Amino acid sequence: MNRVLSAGEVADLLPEPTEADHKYTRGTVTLVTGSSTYPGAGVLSVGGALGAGAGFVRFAGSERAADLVLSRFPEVVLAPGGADALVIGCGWDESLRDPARQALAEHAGPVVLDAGALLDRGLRAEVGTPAVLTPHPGEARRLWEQVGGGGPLPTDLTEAARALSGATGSTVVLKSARTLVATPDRVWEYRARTAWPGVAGAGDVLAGVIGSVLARHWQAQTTANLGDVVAAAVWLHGEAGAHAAGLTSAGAPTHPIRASDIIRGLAPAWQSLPRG
Ligand SMILES: NC(=O)C1=CN([C@@H]2O[C@H](COP(=O)(O)OP(=O)(O)OC[C@H]3O[C@@H](n4cnc5c(N)ncnc54)[C@H](O)[C@@H]3O)[C@@H](O)[C@H]2O)[C@@H](O)CC1
Ligand SMILES: Nc1ncnc2c1ncn2[C@@H]1O[C@H](COP(=O)(O)OP(=O)(O)O)[C@@H](O)[C@H]1O
Repeated sequence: MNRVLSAGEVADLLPEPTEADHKYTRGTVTLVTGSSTYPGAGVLSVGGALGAGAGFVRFAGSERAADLVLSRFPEVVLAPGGADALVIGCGWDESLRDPARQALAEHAGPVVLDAGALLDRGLRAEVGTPAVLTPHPGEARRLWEQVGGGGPLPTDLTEAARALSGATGSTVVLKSARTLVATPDRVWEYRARTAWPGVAGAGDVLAGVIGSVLARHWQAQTTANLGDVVAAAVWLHGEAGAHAAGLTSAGAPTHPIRASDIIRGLAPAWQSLPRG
């Protein structure tokens, strides 16, 4: 049976900062996202990282995206430097490969590979640390062909996520209305409470959220299971989408949203976590 995190379990996995914390202890994230072809994906992934609690966010995508990121989020740093977690690939084109390889060469922590980056064999091979791959069903099929899965990818989402994780040795986040997080030996599930978050850019926000939550755990050297940590990030993003769409309680009327609204939904989703 797939593991479903309770809100209480998510609260434990997403701790509030303490007095002793500062920008570096709360997790640092570098995003190599937002090519000049898809600069908006850089903005959305950065928004996800900032909204999920990281203390320090660096951006290493295209110049065009960097201008947009800074105009929207002046707290983001363009100067190079180390980070606890890397997010690579949202809004991918080939021009991001060199900055991605450079960031990976100097990196020891977890890496999120999204979009075109998760389908880049060379880049996958260069990730020496825990990798999290975040395919949508189309990317999942292409990834399966690449890793020589043999036969079609299982149509059952749980089996598909498990198979991809086994074949890649990575944590796989298979995204849809039901999002499955699979490690080679276990599967977690988050079922969206409304379908409105199924819009362009929502996955870019998710990649930033996952990177942010991973950075915090890596920096704090927690013993939490990687699948639990990623599943908590998926929960936060999913609930942010529900809040953004107006779903305050079961059956409440909802409305259309855009991916940017999910970033704004991260605060109420976080506030909804039971504390103490
Ligand atoms: N504002 C922006 O800059 C945005 C940039 N984006 C970027 O655009 C690039 C291309 O991404 P796309 O996903 O559009 O294109 P892809 O070429 O990666 O995937 C499209 C293919 O996947 C299939 N597919 C997608 N979602 C599916 C689902 N839920 N179920 C079944 N099949 C599905 C489609 O049928 C299609 O065949 C990525 O780098 C992405 O990050 C998108 O995230 C949209 C927003
Ligand atoms: N029907 C749906 N209901 C709720 N969420 C959905 C639905 N379809 C897709 N999503 C979510 O939207 C996001 C889409 O990600 P992705 O396909 O990578 O889009 P993009 O590349 O445009 O950001 C994922 O987080 C996925 O879980």
